[in-house]
Amino acid sequence: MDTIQVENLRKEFESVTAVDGVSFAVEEGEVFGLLGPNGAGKTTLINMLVTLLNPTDGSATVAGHDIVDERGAVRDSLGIVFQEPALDEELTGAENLAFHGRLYGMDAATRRARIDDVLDLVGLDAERDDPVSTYSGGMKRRLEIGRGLLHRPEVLFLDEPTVGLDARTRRDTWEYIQGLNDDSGVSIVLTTHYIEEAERLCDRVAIVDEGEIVAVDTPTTLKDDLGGDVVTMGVSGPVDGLLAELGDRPWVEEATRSDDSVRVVLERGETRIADLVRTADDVGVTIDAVEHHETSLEAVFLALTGSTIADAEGTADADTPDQPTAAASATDGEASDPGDTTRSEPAQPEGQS
Ligand SMILES: Nc1ncnc2c1ncn2[C@@H]1O[C@H](COP(=O)(O)OP(=O)(O)OP(=O)(O)O)[C@@H](O)[C@H]1O
Repeated sequence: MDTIQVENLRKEFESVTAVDGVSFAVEEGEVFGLLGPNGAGKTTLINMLVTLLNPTDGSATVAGHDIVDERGAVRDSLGIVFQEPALDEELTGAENLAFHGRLYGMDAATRRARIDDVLDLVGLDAERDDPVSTYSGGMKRRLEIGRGLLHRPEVLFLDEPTVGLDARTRRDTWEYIQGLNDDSGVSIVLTTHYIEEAERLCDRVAIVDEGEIVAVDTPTTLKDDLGGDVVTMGVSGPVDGLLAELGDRPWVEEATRSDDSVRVVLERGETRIADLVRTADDVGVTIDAVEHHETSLEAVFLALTGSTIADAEGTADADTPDQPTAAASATDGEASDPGDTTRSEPAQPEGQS
């Protein structure tokens, strides 16, 4: 069964169409990623699904409930972790959760039991009575994820879950989210502009560009559809002969010439370098340089949209996790949290494998 169904959803602000009629479904229990540059419309899309914004047009259901006509039921069925941290630093971890439980109208006994469960799940039981101001960036993020799970939602929304975290904490958080999905079966929808996050974490990825979804599939299928890796060779000699030879090889998808180089599309390019060199040698072509580019979601994004995520954002380092984007620096204090380097960061919740 689909946990989320979206039909032609659209959101217009005064002069901007932030979401331009998108349709997709999220299956029960999957980790579904919305991958695209800052400004692509991901947050607006999520905000409509969690009933914070009304769509201009189209429709969607979350856990079977309509996002406009059944807002209360939709809200009860989901948890959300916003891009900007929203914890009370003065309160302890347990107190933050208790506050949230009261907002959801849980009685004291239910609240206590759920808080114990959630702290155990996110591996923060030992720190439950410490003020959140002493937590590392990763611990805060785990507490926020735990808070999103307190009322046992069917689907958890994570808006840019690792923006502002250092590289190690980012990887730990991926493992943690993966473990949570494996163990609890909760469906997870996350937005990201990090290629590696989408590749490593998501069962399926929707590529979002300028308010539209341009492709939805597993990372593997998206990459396979592109045709394979690319090997570029700097060449001199009878290049037409080389192209003809390569065209006869069953393992070559495509071979094209551009000035003094030949571009070959093929699967598992790293296993074919020797064959390529031998083929060139056989026809008397000299190779003076070889570059191998593995297929990545970045290449898929480029092929589908005509620009890289970094270019679309107008930044050179949009996919360099160690260097938060301007938006990340502005909204997340965790990256520079000195606790990050001193507190331990278990990759998995306690008691989970
Ligand atoms: N309340 C608003 N009023 C007017 N324009 C808006 C509003 N919210 C978003 N936009 C515009 O809609 C477009 C999509 O923004 P959105 O925040 O959804 O993108 P995003 O992909 O989530 O990027 P980010 O991760 O930076 O938030 C942008 O052009 C943005 O400026």
